[in-house]
Amino acid sequence: MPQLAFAGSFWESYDVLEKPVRAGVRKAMQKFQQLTVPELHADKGLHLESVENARDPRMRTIRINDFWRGVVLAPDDGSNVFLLVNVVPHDQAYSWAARRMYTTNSATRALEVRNVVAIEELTPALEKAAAASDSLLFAKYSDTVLRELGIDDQVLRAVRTIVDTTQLRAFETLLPEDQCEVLQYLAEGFSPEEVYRDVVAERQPVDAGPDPDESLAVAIANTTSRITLVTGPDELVHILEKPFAAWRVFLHPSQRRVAYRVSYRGPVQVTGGPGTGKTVAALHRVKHLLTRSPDTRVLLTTFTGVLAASLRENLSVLLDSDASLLARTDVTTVNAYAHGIVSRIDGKVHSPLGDREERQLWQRVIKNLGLPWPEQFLAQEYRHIILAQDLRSWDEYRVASRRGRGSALSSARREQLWPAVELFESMLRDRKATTHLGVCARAAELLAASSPTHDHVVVDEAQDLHPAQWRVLRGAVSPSRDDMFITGDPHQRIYDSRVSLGSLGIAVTGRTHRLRVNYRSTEEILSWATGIMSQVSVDDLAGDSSDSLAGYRSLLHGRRPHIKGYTSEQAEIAALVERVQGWINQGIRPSEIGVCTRFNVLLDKAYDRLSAAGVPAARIRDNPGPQVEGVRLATMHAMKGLEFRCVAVLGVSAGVVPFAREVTPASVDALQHQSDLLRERCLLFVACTRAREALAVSWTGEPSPFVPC
Ligand SMILES: Nc1ncnc2c1ncn2[C@@H]1O[C@H](COP(=O)(O)OP(=O)(O)OP(=O)(O)O)[C@@H](O)[C@H]1O
Repeated sequence: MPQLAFAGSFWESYDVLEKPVRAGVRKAMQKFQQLTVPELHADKGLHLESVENARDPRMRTIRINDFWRGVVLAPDDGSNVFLLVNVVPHDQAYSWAARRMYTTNSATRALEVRNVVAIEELTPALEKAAAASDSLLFAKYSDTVLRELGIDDQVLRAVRTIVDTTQLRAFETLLPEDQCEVLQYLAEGFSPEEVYRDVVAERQPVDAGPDPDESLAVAIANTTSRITLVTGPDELVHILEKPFAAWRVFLHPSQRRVAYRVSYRGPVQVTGGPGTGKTVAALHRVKHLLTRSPDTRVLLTTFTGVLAASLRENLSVLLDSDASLLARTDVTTVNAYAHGIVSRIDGKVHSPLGDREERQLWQRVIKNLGLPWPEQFLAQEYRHIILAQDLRSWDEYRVASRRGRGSALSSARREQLWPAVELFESMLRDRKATTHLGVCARAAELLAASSPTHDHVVVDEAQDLHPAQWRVLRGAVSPSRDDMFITGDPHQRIYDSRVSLGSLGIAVTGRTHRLRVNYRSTEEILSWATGIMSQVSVDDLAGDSSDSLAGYRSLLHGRRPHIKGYTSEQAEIAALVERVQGWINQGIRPSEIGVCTRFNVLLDKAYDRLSAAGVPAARIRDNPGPQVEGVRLATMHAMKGLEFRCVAVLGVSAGVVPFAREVTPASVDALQHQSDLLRERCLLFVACTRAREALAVSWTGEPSPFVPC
């Protein structure tokens, strides 16, 4: 009997097919499990036929229905694995298949595909252009070095024409996958030794013999990062019926390396731009930790309740709903975990104030004591100095470092300020209230005096955690091997938390890793969005130096973002409604569309206008489950960690982003002014990087100064 395997390219096409077409695919695939090879060839319904003028003689098409064809790579070497590589409309199927060629990479031994015809057509003209060029991107690498990294003759000839990274990008969709990745790493400045270690050796099978020309079945088995092999009929039904979560199976080597490393000596940090699969890496790490030892308990945290719910769901998918593994994991936010600790040990927790109430309380403190500062200044001093350093007395505050604050405070001023803190805290006590960070401070204190609750902590969205929250996490687990696995992106810091992880007993030095390949957005969306951050420097997660997005890229391509200003808010919202309707008419489900604004006022107007136009809409804050149909609406803050096929970011106007009231005047505190501006910039970056295929950014009047020209 033949065996069946699916290439990654198949899932990309299958995932967007209509239901009846999917049913057709399932029916056709079942035949590969029920019939012998001669019966397959004879089957009238399947119509397995070779492709005229195909460059790869193993290319076949199969009939799915009148309009759709499957493209299959059929073994011609006596092996028995058929590889389903694509599902394409009838007219395109033959030309798609004719131009592609599958080969085995001489170094990684994995099966790769190239658009052989396009490379052949382009190379001679590019060779001419390259002859006239002063510098070539890969000139410093000899043919021998490149061949050792798996570059073959045809690709080598093309490589010798590449003048810069823009040209390399244009080649990306044509080149064989592993070879393309090797070139991308070299182009980013990695040495051939590093590329060998990180890309080639990672993929090469341990028992690879000297002859790379093995059977198609062996090459398929070697390609675990891109191909799934189906072992039986039950598995076929299982994988074709539920939405295929590619991240469960195919990890990029850089993700696999960090997630499945047997053990780390201490805390480890994984950073990377939006959509680089940090959450995916965190989930796989949880799986590794749970399966490595039968008794371990893991705490997995993220920033919001909505994200925690989604992590819980995805973890269950990854662990195949294994109740015994899931029972050993707690998935929650740091605040909720801290709340649980305080309520368990103290027996009660005061309720935390919201931001507005906290501000009002500071205003009262200022009035009562006749202080010379605005409430924003006091709230920030409390957050960034007093709670961050866990200062409990005047003696501690008197000598505390105020590094990072841009306004000097004389001893006399500090002496004037401390009673404000005491009054604020006593007002909280009188109201039987507290702050979220106050709950964390108490939980950290309780944990320090009792035993840790978990064996491992995995932290996602780490960039926004405050030192008080880090202390809670530090207390949840003993300092030991594999104690903390931390993922985050400093470019997405939207709550202005500043930390020095080392000073909190979380030393990641020597254990930091970076992910660079974006799996979410197209390169067009990504390069526009990274323009938002191009002029600024961002502190890294640990607070030791700066972070950068160097080498951050996507392998997906699509349309450029739609960026446009309007003369009135009404016109801007009318254009939004039209755009959303356009997306829906193209077959995108309303729940795959995200609309976001800086504030709720504009969001409410968008909601009303969408509803009036008959477009279903749902607010993220109401936590609509996946079954609720409707365009998702959220403020920019609530977009954190989410993703949508299409995203419209509305109201990106001067005066709104950055929002003046949220930005400390430079005259009050110059450093705080800068970091408030950076926070607002990051917020726009977060909003725009939620888009997978389409992004529309609009404003009324003047655009925000953060919109790249
Ligand atoms: N190896 C992979 N194969 C296929 N898809 C992947 C892979 N890794 C991640 N993805 C997909 O890419 C998208 C982004 O992944 P993820 O949410 O983990 O990124 P992130 O770095 O945490 O993003 P952000 O920082 O923006 O929240 C998700 O749709 C995820 O399923």
